[in-house]
Amino acid sequence: MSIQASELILNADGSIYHLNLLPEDLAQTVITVGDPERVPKITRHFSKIEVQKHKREFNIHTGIYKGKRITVMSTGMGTDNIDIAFTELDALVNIDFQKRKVKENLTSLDIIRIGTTGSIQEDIPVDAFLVSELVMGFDGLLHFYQSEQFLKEAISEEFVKQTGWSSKKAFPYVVEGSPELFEKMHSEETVAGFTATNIGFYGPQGRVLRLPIPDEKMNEKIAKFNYEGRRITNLEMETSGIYGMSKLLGHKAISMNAVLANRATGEFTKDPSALADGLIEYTLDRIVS
Ligand SMILES: O=P(O)(O)O[C@H]1O[C@H](CO)[C@@H](O)[C@H]1O
Ligand SMILES: O=c1cc[nH]c(=O)[nH]1
Repeated sequence: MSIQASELILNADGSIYHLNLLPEDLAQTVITVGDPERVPKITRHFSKIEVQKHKREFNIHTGIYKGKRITVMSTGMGTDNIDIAFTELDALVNIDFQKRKVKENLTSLDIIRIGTTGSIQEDIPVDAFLVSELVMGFDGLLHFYQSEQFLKEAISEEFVKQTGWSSKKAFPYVVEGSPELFEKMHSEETVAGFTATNIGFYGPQGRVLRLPIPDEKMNEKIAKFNYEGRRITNLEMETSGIYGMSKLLGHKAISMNAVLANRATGEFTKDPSALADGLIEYTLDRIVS
């Protein structure tokens, strides 16, 4: 049976609904970022840009960096966007748009996020580069898919117990990044981390400006959580969706994080732009090394 028009939605030019891309527009190595303005900051290092498309929060360039074809795309903020972006990225390589059928031979993409984050451990300072080995998602996205087979349930159970996690919130889910990409991207210039992804920047990450939150000690409890010597290192808003959707769809993913803020000490980097540029250069070099 072919996939119906209401499920696989194509634009008049044959491109996929939200990303606006045609299958030939996409490279097999994809860099994702949250901020649409970070895309040209990456592709200014390219020798050639072949494709440029922009719809909603999805700003997308495909081009060549040191002989390698790479697509760079923004996803906007949050795992709700990741659901759309990753489903459509996968459709571009693994669904035949003419026949509206899943291809027999599937393609696996290499996907590298270059993002920003807040550390919750005092000893992971601002301006560090952190590679997420594992992620815990507080966003609930993976519970909408058949994901039980690879979620690390024992870690989630222990986290709920140690932190007294409210049952009114989504049950946390734990997913591993690609070990192969982790090896490629991790070095003595980076810290290996266990990232937590949340559904917002303020209350959900324990920030209080005017609105009180139910548990002001939440970040401290998350930071103290210990599972066989592993601790949660940092908070951001996309990695759980990226790791989860990649596992489900058969792609390899890794998340690179520039530590902008240290929530334990209250510090914020003096130069966010230089920090992001540094992580971009580091990541591009590792991709082609
Ligand atoms: O810098 P990006 O990639 O957007 O990532 C982080 O910054 C945003 C919040 O300021 C969230 O998207 C968070 O995950
Ligand atoms: O504290 C931070 C910094 C960047 N991005 C986040 O989501 N949180």
